[in-house]
Amino acid sequence: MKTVLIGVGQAGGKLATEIANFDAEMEFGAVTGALAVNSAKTDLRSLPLDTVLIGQDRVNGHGVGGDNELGAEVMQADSHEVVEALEGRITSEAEAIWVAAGLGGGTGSGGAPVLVKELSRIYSVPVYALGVLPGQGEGSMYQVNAGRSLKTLAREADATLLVDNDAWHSAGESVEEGFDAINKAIAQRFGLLLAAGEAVEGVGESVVDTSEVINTLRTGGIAALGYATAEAAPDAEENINVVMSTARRALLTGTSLPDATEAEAALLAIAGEPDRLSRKGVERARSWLEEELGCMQVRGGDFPLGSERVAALVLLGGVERSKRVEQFFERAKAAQQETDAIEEERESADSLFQNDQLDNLI
Ligand SMILES: Nc1nc2c(ncn2[C@@H]2O[C@H](COP(=O)(O)OP(=O)(O)OP(=O)(O)O)[C@@H](O)[C@H]2O)c(=O)[nH]1
Repeated sequence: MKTVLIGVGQAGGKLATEIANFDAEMEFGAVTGALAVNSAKTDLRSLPLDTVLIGQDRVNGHGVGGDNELGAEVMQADSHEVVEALEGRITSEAEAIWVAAGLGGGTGSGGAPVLVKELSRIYSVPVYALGVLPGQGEGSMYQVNAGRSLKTLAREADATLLVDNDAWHSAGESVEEGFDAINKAIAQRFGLLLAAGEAVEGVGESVVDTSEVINTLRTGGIAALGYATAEAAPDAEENINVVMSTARRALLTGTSLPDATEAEAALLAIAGEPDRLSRKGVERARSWLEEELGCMQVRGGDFPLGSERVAALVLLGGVERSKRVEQFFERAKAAQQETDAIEEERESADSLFQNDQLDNLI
């Protein structure tokens, strides 16, 4: 999928960089342009991408400090600058625009939905979002911000691929310590998804095509991505079970949104050296996915890659009714109630001190 990537906010910029780097290192050529947008000058300085600073008149390059309403406002005011910077990048070969952001902060959380809406108005290619959900251990503000942002994104974007920050970090490291590792994991998996369908010489009927990725995302709403790899034998015949078990792991333990096992559509891409890819294995895994997801729309195919291992990539479309998404919205709602209660308490304390009778006492 020939893609123009836009990272909004700190996490968005770092992710856009990692994904563009991965695509370049692998020589896939799926990322045709990348841009980072932020209201914080220092976060942009370290990135090797073209950048756009927004909200300078409001926050003077210092970021919006987690205020996602302000993030939305500064994007609204300055989105024309982003559109200007994109000029000439959305060429006729572009098949999609992806806007990446951490949904728990301010600039990305508030700005990404506004930008997605604006770009959808202007361009005819699909505009997707890659959104990072805060981990469970992150504070209330992050959960509230992400809840609000996700609701709008899911409505405005052609689809929103979610990565839970708790999903792909290694045991023992905190989410913050693990950001670099998580970003690398996201870049590799998401980068492979963009490249699936970009393949290559000698394309056979069984090879995954970009249109299948787009059709799987056509259900709209929220999407998730699963991934697993395994050693493979040189002979495809010996890899029927390898393909099957790798696909199972990709869905059951390797998704970006753990436990998202109800989907409206899915795509299974099995990557590896063509000689090692078992067609029978791919077909069996596809049938298993249909049953497991309770969904008749499961596409499947090969993704030829020069690797002796096989990898299974499972894209799930329309997962918004799955337990994990419901749990997240409950978490965001509880955090909102907590925040409202604190606010009320503060207001009643303020009104106590503004009481005229108190003035008379002094
Ligand atoms: N996966 C991942 N998540 C990150 C990273 N940096 C921050 N986050 C998450 O993103 C959210 C915060 O978003 P940021 O991108 O830091 O904030 P911002 O959009 O720049 O907004 P402001 O700093 O408020 O202007 C939190 O939920 C963090 O857990 C990162 O490098 N990788």
